[in-house]
Amino acid sequence: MANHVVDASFTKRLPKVELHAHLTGSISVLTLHEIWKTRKAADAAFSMQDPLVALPLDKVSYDIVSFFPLFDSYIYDLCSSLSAIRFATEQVLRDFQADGVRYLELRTTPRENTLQGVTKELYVSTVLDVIDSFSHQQTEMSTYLIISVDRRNILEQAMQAVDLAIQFQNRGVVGVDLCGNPAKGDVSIFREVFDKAKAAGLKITLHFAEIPESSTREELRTLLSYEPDRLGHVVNVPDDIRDEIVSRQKDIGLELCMSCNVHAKMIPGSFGDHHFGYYWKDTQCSISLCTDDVGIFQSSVSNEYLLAAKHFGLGRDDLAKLSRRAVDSIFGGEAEKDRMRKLLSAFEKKEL
Ligand SMILES: CNc1ncnc2c1ncn2[C@@H]1O[C@H](COP(=O)(O)O)[C@@H](O)[C@H]1O
Repeated sequence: MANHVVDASFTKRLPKVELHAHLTGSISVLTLHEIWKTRKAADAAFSMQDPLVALPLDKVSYDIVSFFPLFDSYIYDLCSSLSAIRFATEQVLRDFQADGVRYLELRTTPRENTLQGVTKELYVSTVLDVIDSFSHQQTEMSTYLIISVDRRNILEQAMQAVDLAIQFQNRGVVGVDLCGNPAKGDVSIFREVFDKAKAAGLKITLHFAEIPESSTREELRTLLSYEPDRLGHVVNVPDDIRDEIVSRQKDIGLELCMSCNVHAKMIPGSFGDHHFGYYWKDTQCSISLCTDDVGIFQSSVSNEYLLAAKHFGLGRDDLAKLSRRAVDSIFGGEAEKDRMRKLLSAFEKKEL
């Protein structure tokens, strides 16, 4: 059976982990449209563009310049109320579960909206309430939260994000991320922020070498000195730094986002040129295939596995191995690793 063809149904059934999913970027256009309809029905003067027009379903090619403003100038405004945040989070969880994700680490940047009475603390606790309630409704998928620091943050804002992560650690926050527009900010100001997170027992994941401007040796060495547990994207990595990451493969997992990197033209060429091929074939690094922003790039986790099969020749047994390799670097602890490995063993017994 090992040579059976890989199709979308197989990659959907495969139990998978998703470790790099930005909450707001994971909201589907249809969910955004529902939020827009509710607001429109409540207020005739509501003038925001319909998401079906602003984010056409057949458009996935946002370059790195047009991508970040989608959040600041549109999606955040649309999803500003607590009810919209609740609804969107629940739909995102449902979408991942329906795609066969059995362990999810969602990440989000604490944000506030004075007009709506939403503080950063209330935002995070609301997202955690939804995760909690979803975990009580079903047992298939476990979900944890990572709190994102935005590269544009000043030290005080970044520290506030980490303090929130620590405050909510007992409610399922497992780590801290550094994300945001890679053309902005100075990452060297965040040392004490990540030191504090580490000292509190939180794991660290960093967006790494997304664009040439954020891939100077100085920046990459600074980021590695924060002792990250995982790195996201790892696109423009010079050979010596790549070798260093590979030599630390027991300690550093890689979150690879193929569709995002191809559609946003972060790599030259297309899927077959993606560095996934190198890390899969030539290293033993823990690799997870991730969606980054499935709402924008419209490629689910199961589709990322399908793309790996199509462009790198992975068979059914390889895809199960790949899913196992991702489990090694989850932040949720040994019991969750055991649970995922058991799910994969049962799946392999039945399907391979
Ligand atoms: C190319 N990929 C990426 N690189 C860097 N940061 C990204 C990203 N995709 C998303 N974000 C970050 O996540 C926020 C949206 O989700 P949350 O409001 O936090 O849930 C964006 O504003 C951006 O800061």
